[in-house]
Amino acid sequence: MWRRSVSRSALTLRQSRRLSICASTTPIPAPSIIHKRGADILHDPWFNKQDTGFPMTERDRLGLRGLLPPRVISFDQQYDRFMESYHSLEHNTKGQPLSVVSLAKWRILNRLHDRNETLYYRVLIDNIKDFAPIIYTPTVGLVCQNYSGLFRRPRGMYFSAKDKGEMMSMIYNWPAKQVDMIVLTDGSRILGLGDLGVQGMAIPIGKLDMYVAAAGINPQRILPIMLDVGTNNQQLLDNPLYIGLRQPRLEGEEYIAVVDELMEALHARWPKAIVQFEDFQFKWAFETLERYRKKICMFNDDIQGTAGVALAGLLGTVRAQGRPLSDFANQKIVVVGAGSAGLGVLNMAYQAVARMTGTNAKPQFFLLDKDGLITTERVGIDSAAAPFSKPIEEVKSLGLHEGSDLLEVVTKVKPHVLLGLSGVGGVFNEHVLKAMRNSDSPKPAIFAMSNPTLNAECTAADAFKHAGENIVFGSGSPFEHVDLGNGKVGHVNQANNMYLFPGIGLGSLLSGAHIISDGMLQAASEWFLASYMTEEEIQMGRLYPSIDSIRHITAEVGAAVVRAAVAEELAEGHGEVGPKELEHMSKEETVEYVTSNMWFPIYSPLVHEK
Ligand SMILES: NC(=O)c1ccc[n+]([C@@H]2O[C@H](COP(=O)([O-])OP(=O)(O)OC[C@H]3O[C@@H](n4cnc5c(N)ncnc54)[C@H](O)[C@@H]3O)[C@@H](O)[C@H]2O)c1
Ligand SMILES: O=C(O)C[C@H](O)C(=O)O
Ligand SMILES: [Mg+2]
Repeated sequence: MWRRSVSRSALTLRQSRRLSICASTTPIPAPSIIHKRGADILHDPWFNKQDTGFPMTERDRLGLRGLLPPRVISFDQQYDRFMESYHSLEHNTKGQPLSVVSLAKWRILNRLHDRNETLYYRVLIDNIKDFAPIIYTPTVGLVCQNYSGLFRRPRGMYFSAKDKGEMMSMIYNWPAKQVDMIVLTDGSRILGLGDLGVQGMAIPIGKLDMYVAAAGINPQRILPIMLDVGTNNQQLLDNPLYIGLRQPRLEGEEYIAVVDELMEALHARWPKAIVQFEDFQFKWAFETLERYRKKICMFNDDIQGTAGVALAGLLGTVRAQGRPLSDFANQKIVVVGAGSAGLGVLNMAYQAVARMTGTNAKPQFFLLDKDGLITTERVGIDSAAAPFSKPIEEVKSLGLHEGSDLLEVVTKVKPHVLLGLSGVGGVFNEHVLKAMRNSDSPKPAIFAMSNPTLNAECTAADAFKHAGENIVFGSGSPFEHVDLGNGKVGHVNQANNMYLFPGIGLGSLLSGAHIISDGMLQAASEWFLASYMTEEEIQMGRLYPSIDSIRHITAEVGAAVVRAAVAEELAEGHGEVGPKELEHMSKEETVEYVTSNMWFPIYSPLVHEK
């Protein structure tokens, strides 16, 4: 079952795999670097070959004889054995609550991750569609909520407020010499689940697993980091088994001083590593982005990665209506949620409209937060949201007012698109969805982008049921496609930043740019993702490619980022490929260059063959 059928995406993956295998010569440990022997090798998930996979020559020369049963089991047999256990677990847990089943699946994958990285990443890559919901959204949310109880072995690095003044030396405790990709969180806004303190660590781990699976970043060069500055979550503070600092979050200068120290330490040891900020609460997300983005190669995934994916989806809905892309400026879009993600989308969409129309024309966005419609009359508005407040005269002319609620707004505005990034499950209720039936668009779009599943603004089934069968639907967490009867299917798009962040990271790394510019981010979204789907697919409501082809997508996104860096004269090259060579690469050659730098999991010889 788990062997993929030969589809378009599978073929592309295989083609890229051939390239990757050739390219995987870099990460293969040269025989001379294996200094370990005997049981130490068996306990190292990087070198371990699931024990029984060590050939006789390696058993002889690495002191493994007698430590293993005699039979040598091939990689393929080990792969099949794991998948069989996985499927029997699926079978045995049938009928149990979803959370129990999901956590059981996460555990079996996590145990493999801890034992044997090669096999783990291979099963992940080959079965990405089934396993992404386990190691990433939505199950990763459940894992974070239970992390103190699930914690068995450390992974990544933990820095805390107590480490102030020590970080520069602590950074050298990390065993790998080279680090390419870092994902950092302070656990303050984990998906739509709020402040989970140190337990948010599962998010950087899951994001980096996606980096390995989608972008082929070598897992020996990834680094998940938790910066524990305390938590304001009383339940965690009261839990004697909570594994983080039991103190309120640092604020103000104290907070920023700790983040500064960590960023300096990271930059000092790995100046070329890309740092992805993930799941920082609103009050620090924009501030840290502005603080560091001109100094180091970093981005905020929730603000910038999300914006690119949402923009590609919004442009896709323009195409789905049979309108030219320039019509984007005329789309009425209601955005629910004025936080990091919502404002990130608005920023990028405004830039896109300005480019398309060549004017300062503002797109027709209506922004709501927990207090309703945001207008120029809003008191105490955050400076990041202020540029997107609606002029009160315009609002009044529509029969609306400051703070109008969502139902009123949808009823009066009749938007083409309703986009949720509020973190509030069910806020697109039956009335709101029914009001979307009167949309001015023949094919209205509904994006319930909040994660995890229970925090989605609506379910896919409810969207098609209440808003009508002709809608285009996207959600941050995966939902099953909806059976509309009579052989018709309501297509569910997964509008998740996973389509972009791996390519943004990989492209930035391979370009050697020292910062990540707006142009590089725009390229990832508009040059590739928004134009990837065919007209026919778009007409069927398919806005994004299948996650099965995530490596191919990431190669293209990465190449778009590299080319944008070259165009902006930011590219300084990577490894042996200098800026001039990057400059002379055609589009296809750039995709090839990116693909050939992707790591692929295979057992490598640990000793020289005589
Ligand atoms: N699909 C994706 O790729 C993706 C990417 C990033 C974030 N997200 C999701 O988006 C959600 C928000 O993330 P964020 O970083 O912007 O959070 P945030 O805390 O910065 O912002 C949340 C916003 O929602 C508003 N809000 C709260 N209750 C509301 C209500 N009842 N009606 C309208 N607005 C309401 C708040 O006022 C705030 O403006 C999270 O659930 C997160 O998982 C999804
Ligand atoms: O983690 C995800 O699935 C997407 C996004 O980064 C989020 O915070 O919800
Ligand atoms: Mg996030």
